Amino acid sequence: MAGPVIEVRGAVKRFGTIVAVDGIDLDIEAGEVLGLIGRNGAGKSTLFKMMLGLIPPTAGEIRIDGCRVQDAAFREVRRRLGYLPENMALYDNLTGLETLRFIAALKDAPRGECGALLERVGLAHAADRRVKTYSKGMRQRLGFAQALLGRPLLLFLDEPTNGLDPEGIREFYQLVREQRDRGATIVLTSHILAEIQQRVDRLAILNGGKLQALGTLSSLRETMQLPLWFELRLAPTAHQALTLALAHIDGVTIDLQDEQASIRCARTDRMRILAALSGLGEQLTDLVIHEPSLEDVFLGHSDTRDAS
Ligand SMILES: Nc1ncnc2c1ncn2[C@@H]1O[C@H](COP(=O)(O)OP(=O)(O)OP(=O)(O)O)[C@@H](O)[C@H]1O
Repeated sequence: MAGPVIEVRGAVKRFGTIVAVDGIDLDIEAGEVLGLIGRNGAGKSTLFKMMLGLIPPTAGEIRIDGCRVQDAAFREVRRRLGYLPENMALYDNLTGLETLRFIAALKDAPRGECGALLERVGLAHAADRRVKTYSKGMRQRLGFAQALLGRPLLLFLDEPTNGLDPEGIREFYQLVREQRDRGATIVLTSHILAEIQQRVDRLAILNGGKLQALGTLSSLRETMQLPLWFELRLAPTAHQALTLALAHIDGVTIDLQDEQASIRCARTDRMRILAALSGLGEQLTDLVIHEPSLEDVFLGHSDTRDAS
């Protein structure tokens, strides 16, 4: 990675009395995929629009590739940005190919890319159909294709998998990887946490316009000290032995059911639990350790805020 390509310093955006973005500092490294998550109204789209120079910050500064988004010189940088808005407006009477050619002309991108991009997003068969006949997922694919016009340096994708079927979602993330491999930096939002948790390099959690947490999924798990969960299969006759084996470890909860047991414990006790379980020998027939999901991390942060 070659240093931050996006620098956000003290960014604030107010709409009248509403503070949509409330003092965000954020560096996004060149070539990384950053997932921006947060509840409805957390400020994700507003932050996107400020990073794209579409709306000016009320206070603070945002630089893309070293250039302030408010400066006249940013026009040139903007040509190298791709943006998929949350609700992309498309001209219903244009075909998919005409739509891309139209946007290519606006962006000064090579017209010759259009056919290949339609093919890449799985729309070659519908290139000459009017957009009004497209399904929701097809419109989303077309929106993604227009964001890729001109091989952008940076891609901002606001809820890009909205309306895509599971295969479409898999193909979409494959394309994201391809873009990253060619050196693009990607910032995307999603409400489907299970979907993005393994597919981004870092996550930024926004809450009430503030950046509440930033890091890899594992660093967020560490910081929050969320409990681990062991799932065991064991002989019913081993219930008592299991309870005894774990009795010396504080804060462990055990739920016993016939041939199954689940254990919740602090992350720091993981090895002590494993050592204690090894004493059960052949009475223990299977064991799975579950890490907290991004949803657990996200809800943990929301709970922290709700409690404050
Ligand atoms: N143009 C605007 N005028 C007034 N308020 C606005 C405007 N745009 C956004 N807001 C407000 O700013 C806050 C943040 O909105 P934003 O769209 O950035 O949230 P979001 O995180 O993208 O939400 P969602 O997940 O629902 O898309 C909300 O309270 C919203 O009502």
